[in-house]
Amino acid sequence: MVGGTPVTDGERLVPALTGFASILPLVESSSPAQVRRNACRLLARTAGLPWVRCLALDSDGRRLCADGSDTVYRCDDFRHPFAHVIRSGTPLLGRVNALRGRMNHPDFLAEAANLRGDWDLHCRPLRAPGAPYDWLGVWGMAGSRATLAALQGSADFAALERLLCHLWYRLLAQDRSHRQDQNLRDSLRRLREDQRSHALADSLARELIGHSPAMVRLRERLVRAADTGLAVLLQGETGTGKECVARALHRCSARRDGPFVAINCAAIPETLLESELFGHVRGAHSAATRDRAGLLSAADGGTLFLDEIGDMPPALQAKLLRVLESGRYRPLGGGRERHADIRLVSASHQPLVKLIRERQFRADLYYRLNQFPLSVPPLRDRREDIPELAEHFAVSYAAREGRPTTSLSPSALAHLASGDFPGNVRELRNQVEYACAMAPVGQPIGPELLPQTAPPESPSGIESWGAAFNLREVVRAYEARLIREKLRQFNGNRAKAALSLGLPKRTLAHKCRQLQLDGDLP
Ligand SMILES: Nc1ncnc2c1ncn2[C@@H]1O[C@H](COP(=O)(O)OP(=O)(O)OP(=O)(O)O)[C@@H](O)[C@H]1O
Repeated sequence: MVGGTPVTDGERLVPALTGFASILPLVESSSPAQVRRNACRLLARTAGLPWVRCLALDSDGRRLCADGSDTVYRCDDFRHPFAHVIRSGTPLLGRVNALRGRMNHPDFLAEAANLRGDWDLHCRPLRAPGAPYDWLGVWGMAGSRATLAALQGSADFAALERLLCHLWYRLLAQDRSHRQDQNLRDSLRRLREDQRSHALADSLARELIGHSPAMVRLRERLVRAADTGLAVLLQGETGTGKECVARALHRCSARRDGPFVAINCAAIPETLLESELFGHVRGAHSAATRDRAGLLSAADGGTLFLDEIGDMPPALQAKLLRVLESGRYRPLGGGRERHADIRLVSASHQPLVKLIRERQFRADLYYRLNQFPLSVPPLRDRREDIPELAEHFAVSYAAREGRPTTSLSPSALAHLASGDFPGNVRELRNQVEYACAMAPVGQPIGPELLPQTAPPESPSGIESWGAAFNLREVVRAYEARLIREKLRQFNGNRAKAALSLGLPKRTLAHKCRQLQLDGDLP
């Protein structure tokens, strides 16, 4: 209803509104490029112009670009009319033929080749409303002289041009502000990620001790790796802390609430390793007296740490590769396939590349395991970490044993820092714990209590322990030392070491666990 009169045919009854429908697409344009395209179409259709173009000035104001084509006109290249218009800020009108003669820019000539020579070409600068020097671009139109002359004095044409500039400018501002918002959001996200990574790396420094550049870098890379689901391969000498790194990685990862399951492939007989990993059904082998889920199943939703992966038998390597590729496996003797969602972290103290060359390790498995390589540096390459590590071990020893903390004297720390630790951090830890056990309560540890200069092992030297004497500790340290020596003597063979010590094998294994000598096997 308009003025109480029913309107049945708007176009006929309200002729002044006839143009509005054709303006709608222009007004509804959602990007600067769309508004330019719609304005060109509208002008060409309503004015009957055969050729209309709109060029946009780029953000640094040096080039005019045509939508939907690669053509770029430099604003300081006066071989085309658009440079004259944008530089002078005034329109240009000329006969196509004449302009073709004066302007020889190849792209302009190519465009003008489609225009009739007796047409006029009219180019107008377009600027942001209310900003006399804020240029948006140039639009050009070609057609008969009469049509273009009529346009010049047309209030509708002037209105269309203003509308184009208004919409274009607003959409441009909107685009800019979206981009700024996006940039802000991106930098905030990056900042938060960086802060989180730094906070994580800092808190890691309380469990993965050491502030040497190598350790700082290792923690930073660990946090990065933890953020991904990639398989991590840890390479490093024995005792450098590979298992520590694997645990820390799990704790920093999204799977932290899931299980962390570790297995040492070298410590389990080849025949049992597959059963241990994949599980078995009753009767699958002589020891399988009942169904048993394997470690893959135990690690479902968490992290599986395969230590000494280089010792995995080749047949099992192929099966592991399949699990990694498909997430599926079959328990030993079982018909039904299972699925496990695990993140794999593996470690090796022997260079796997060498094993590949010797055909003992599958190259395809290596690449699958090594999606994120992390190398754990030997202690000799980060000696500056020794004092911090030593103090950490002294504190954790005291906490574990329920004793007051014994500090290490500066000369003991200096002595340790100059030491050669082929067994890396584990060897350092053993030395510090030995010294803690030997130290008189409440007195700092001097270098003489460290194992290299340790008291003689024969009862005749017992007096030199003096105030340090604490029977339980001394016996423990003595036992540890003796067992370590026997294991070394028999090249890690526990059966022979047990025989020579007059102990059952199981008792020796128990003592090794108690005295934390498990990792000391060569
Ligand atoms: N950066 C560290 N901070 C604190 N403790 C560490 C660090 N590195 C290693 N350790 C300690 O040293 C001992 C050996 O570490 P771990 O078992 O992780 O070494 P590994 O490289 O896995 O040894 P292996 O090659 O024999 O399996 C552990 O008691 C561990 O807690």
